[in-house]
Amino acid sequence: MTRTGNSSSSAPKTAPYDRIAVIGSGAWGTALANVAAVAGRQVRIYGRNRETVDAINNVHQNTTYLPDVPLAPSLSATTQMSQALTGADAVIMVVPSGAVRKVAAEVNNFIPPGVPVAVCTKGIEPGSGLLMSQVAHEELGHVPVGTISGPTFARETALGHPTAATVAFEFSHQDRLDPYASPAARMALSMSTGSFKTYISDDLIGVEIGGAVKNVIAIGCGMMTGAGFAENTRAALITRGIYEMKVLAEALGGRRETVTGLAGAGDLTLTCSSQTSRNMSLGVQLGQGRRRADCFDGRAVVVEGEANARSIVDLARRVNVSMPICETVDAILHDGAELNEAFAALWTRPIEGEPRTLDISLRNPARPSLSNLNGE
Ligand SMILES: NC(=O)C1=CN([C@@H]2O[C@H](COP(=O)(O)OP(=O)(O)OC[C@H]3O[C@@H](n4cnc5c(N)ncnc54)[C@H](OP(=O)(O)O)[C@@H]3O)[C@@H](O)[C@H]2O)C=CC1
Ligand SMILES: O=C(CO)COP(=O)(O)O
Repeated sequence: MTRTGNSSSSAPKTAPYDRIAVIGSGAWGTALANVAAVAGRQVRIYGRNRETVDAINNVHQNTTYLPDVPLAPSLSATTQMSQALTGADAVIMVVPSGAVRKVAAEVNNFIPPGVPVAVCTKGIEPGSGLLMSQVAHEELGHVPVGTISGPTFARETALGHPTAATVAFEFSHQDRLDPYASPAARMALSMSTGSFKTYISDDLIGVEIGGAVKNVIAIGCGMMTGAGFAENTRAALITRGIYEMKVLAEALGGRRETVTGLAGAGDLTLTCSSQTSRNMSLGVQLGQGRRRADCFDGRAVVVEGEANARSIVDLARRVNVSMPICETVDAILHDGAELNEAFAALWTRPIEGEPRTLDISLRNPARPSLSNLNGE
């Protein structure tokens, strides 16, 4: 697609969605709702927490998840899902991955036919190995399901810091004939503001794999940072993490190049660079030797990469793909592997070609030990 649409009478037309329902009143749901409201949409948030909903309506703030961030006064919220969905012409769903199936089934009771749903949760369902859009699709039937994903901390987005994200939906035959009228194009236009820059993708698998895998790699980066390793190590994990995203995306029918975009390399870079990320932060705390129960001072915090380390490793095995960083993080989180030993084993894996077209594998003669790298 090279033309941008709408600038002259002969240009292709893309109509934004006017009324958007946002399901989920957490940090990211509220930030996306605010973007849509700033873009001029009528937006209603559904949240199950009365206090949060009242604060959005009465003081234009989400005091629970985004304190001190002023929200668009036009934004309204309700504790009734049916109210949020009535009359909506697009839906944005943002709940943690463990709740997507249940919430999508509830949404299915009220959603008008054919209304597109962007599921902005990052993860893979345990057991089924399904992407979040696929889980939602199973519950919602024949509505277009996609996502909005990228390097997007909720607070920065809601404050209006320049942010970019990819809107991805699979393209139907009709969408290919007229991409300007596709749900991806309409959603991208609906969410565009002077500070929120959108891109359009038809590779939903590639985009969602980027978002899910980056959380696991970020936990790994955090672990190594917390354990005292330095910048070289982090850069290596980021780069090889992108490789792991690529092979999994491709094995599932996605495209390798999608992973080098905002929702893959972009989000991975953000998440592995800052302890604003809950995934990175969990890794740092564990790397410093904190017990899991004491992390985040014992508060329940959404850390998608934690459960997803296991579901991603399971999925990778099912499609015969090797993801050594994710496997290492999973072994530390869920199998009691000792952190330094597990990373030492990762670092002394066989020597391989970096372009994978160079089909070579040499036994690494080094003994697994990272103590000299750890300044000890
Ligand atoms: N925060 C961020 O910067 C970004 C987050 N994301 C993704 O968005 C998803 C949500 O994260 P985020 O918004 O940050 O999480 P938060 O912890 O901020 O909010 C989670 C929200 O989900 C609600 N919720 C949980 N379970 C249910 C349920 N069964 N029914 C209805 N609502 C439910 C919670 O309600 P309650 O308050 O009542 O518990 C809460 O409002 C994750 O997959 C995350 O990876 C993606 C990009 C950026
Ligand atoms: O996905 C995110 C930014 O794009 C948020 O990352 P965390 O869930 O690790 O906080």
